[in-house]
Amino acid sequence: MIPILDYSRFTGSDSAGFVADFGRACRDTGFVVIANPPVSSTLRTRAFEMSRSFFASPLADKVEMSIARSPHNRGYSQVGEEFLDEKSGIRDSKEAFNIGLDLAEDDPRILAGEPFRGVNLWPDLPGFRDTMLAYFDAVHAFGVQLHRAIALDLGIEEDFFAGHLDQPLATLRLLRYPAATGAPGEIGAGEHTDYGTITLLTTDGVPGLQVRPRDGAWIDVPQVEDAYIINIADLLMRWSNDVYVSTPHRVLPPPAERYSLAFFLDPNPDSVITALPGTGAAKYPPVTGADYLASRLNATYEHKFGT
Ligand SMILES: O=C(O)CCC(=O)C(=O)O
Ligand SMILES: [Fe+2]
Repeated sequence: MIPILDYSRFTGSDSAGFVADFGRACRDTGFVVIANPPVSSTLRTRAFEMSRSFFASPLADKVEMSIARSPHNRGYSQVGEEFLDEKSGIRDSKEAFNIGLDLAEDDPRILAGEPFRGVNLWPDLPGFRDTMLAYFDAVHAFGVQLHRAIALDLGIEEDFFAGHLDQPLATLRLLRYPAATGAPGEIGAGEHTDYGTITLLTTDGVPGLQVRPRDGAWIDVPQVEDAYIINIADLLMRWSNDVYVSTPHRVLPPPAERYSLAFFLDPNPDSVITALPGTGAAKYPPVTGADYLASRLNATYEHKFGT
């Protein structure tokens, strides 16, 4: 039900076939596994290693970079700080670290107080910053390429999305899930949909991620080595006037400690999201990228993000 597609088809001689299969998945479960991604496995491995060292550092060091002190959605979120399924009231067992578009302290957008524009917080770990910035750029570029496939599938200009994704509200999120303890009601990450356009996720191979198609039961996401799990998120569902589907998913308490790297691609803050050409009469009012993200993050955290 969740297709596995080979990215080399897109860059090679079967671009149209890839676009058709990818588009079908976007309309169907909204989840697809992509093998042979354009992100080097060396870089991916280094990012996992750095993530492990970060989470292994003392809690006191990690909470110094607490996301609760950041109005820009950057920094560390400790075990139990979030509930992705806010209705359940059950807190997620994961811990996380968020990295955004890297800006200098004196960037005019920061000085102007633009929403979500801030400096990243960096742990004192040799190589961490360089690795994460290289990884951010590689996955961002991959995400932009996938939006070319999306545009082709939707029959709009191939580079339609490029100008909406060049200074994005994207977040690279390092995630660590402790092994299941068996406590009642325990959950790694509660049932939710993602907020942005697409999410590009890669895991260390420990299972846990499940998807619930809107008309069905929970299914496990297939594990493919070195692959990326791509899913449609809510803002692209809205942008596509519900032609594409953002599907609920969750992470079960894993059988062993589990690491993943999620890249949430949200558009530029001032992008105005209205029904894409050819998708019929708009079902939703226009919204900016920044206002939409703020509304969603404020439901997940107890502290507030302003715009
Ligand atoms: O870690 C995973 O496998 C998925 C995480 C996820 O869905 C999220 O953070 O939005
Ligand atoms: Fe998610």
